[in-house]
Amino acid sequence: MTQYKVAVLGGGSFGTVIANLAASNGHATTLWLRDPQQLADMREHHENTRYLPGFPLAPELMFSDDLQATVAAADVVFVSIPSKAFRSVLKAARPAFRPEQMLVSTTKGIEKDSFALMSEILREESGLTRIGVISGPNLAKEIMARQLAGTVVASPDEGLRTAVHAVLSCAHFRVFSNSDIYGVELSGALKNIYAVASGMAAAHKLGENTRAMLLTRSLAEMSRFAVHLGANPLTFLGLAGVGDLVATCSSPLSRNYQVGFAIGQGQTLEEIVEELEQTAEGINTIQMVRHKADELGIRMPLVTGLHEIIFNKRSLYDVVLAMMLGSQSSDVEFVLPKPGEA
Ligand SMILES: NC(=O)C1=CN([C@@H]2O[C@H](COP(=O)(O)OP(=O)(O)OC[C@H]3O[C@@H](n4cnc5c(N)ncnc54)[C@H](O)[C@@H]3O)[C@@H](O)[C@H]2O)C=CC1
Ligand SMILES: O=C(CO)COP(=O)(O)O
Repeated sequence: MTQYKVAVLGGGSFGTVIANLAASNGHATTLWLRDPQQLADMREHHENTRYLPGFPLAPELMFSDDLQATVAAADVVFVSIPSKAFRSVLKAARPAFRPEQMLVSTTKGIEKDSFALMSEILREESGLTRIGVISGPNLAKEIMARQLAGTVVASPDEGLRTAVHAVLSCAHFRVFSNSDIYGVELSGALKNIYAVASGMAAAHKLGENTRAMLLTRSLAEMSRFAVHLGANPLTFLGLAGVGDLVATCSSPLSRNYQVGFAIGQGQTLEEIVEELEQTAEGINTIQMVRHKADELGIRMPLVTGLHEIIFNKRSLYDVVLAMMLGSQSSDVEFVLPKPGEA
């Protein structure tokens, strides 16, 4: 099989997972991180003690804090930087890019203010044409523990899809292919919104009927939005759509679910963001999607409701009541258990 030189930008949970898969598969792989202390720690212990403690990394994996040298040496560059810093890292790397290189985003977010997806930023800032994304139900810790998982590589470039398959696939990680880059990328970003809602529902110990209704209405809402913007509706029935939605909305490992859970327990957003040391893209995405949906006239009751609760301090009870009844009135109340009750 072809051997590739691989660079992974971003030493958080997911960058580490991707770099470890590539190195374990025998591809010469360098993980770039900006923090010199973390770099020294990873070189010494061959482990990401900050984000993924207890998981030894492939002995062949290399680490660097030299962005341009890391990028310049690679055939395939994975970018695993949170959306808020994504563009700045690409700008800093720009002088090192070569026309034949392949760039792949792993980031499930939307740029604040511009509404740009990460593949658009890759294209704009690198000037390259071989662009792709990966997305799917890919909770970092489960992949590090070598539990079975799959992802979707999406790109119009067949050679890039083949390369990503060769770099990442192994006995516990299957790579599927899709040419709908927009749909795959958008579903990864949108499902974070509904993971926040699911975390809130879990904090209130809502039942399985409620959970099923929330998940299916989430899928309907996210696909309605994405199809309006040009995505293929079938993408939402696959691993990157409903697959990632189910995983992220069900797992306390998801940072977006954790944020929703903490909101459901009454913590303020400020407290939560201060405590959570990792990235939860969903909060920014709720703001961006609410704005875009209003602009385009797309009905998104869950996004609107979440926005009202998180940013306008409306109560969960009021928002849910309005969703259940619409303009109808009712004398019958529903039961919203207090967080923490059995
Ligand atoms: N953790 C997971 O299970 C998965 C995460 N993702 C996506 O991958 C992206 C990254 O997520 P994680 O690695 O989990 O986040 P993380 O919060 O664990 O790590 C983010 C990393 O980016 C680095 N970083 C932040 N700003 C930077 C800058 N200006 N320059 C250089 N490095 C910078 C941080 O130091 C940190 O190492 C997110 O958009 C997320 O949606 C996708 C699939 C699964
Ligand atoms: O995207 C993920 C799993 O597929 C991880 O979700 P979080 O960013 O909420 O942790």
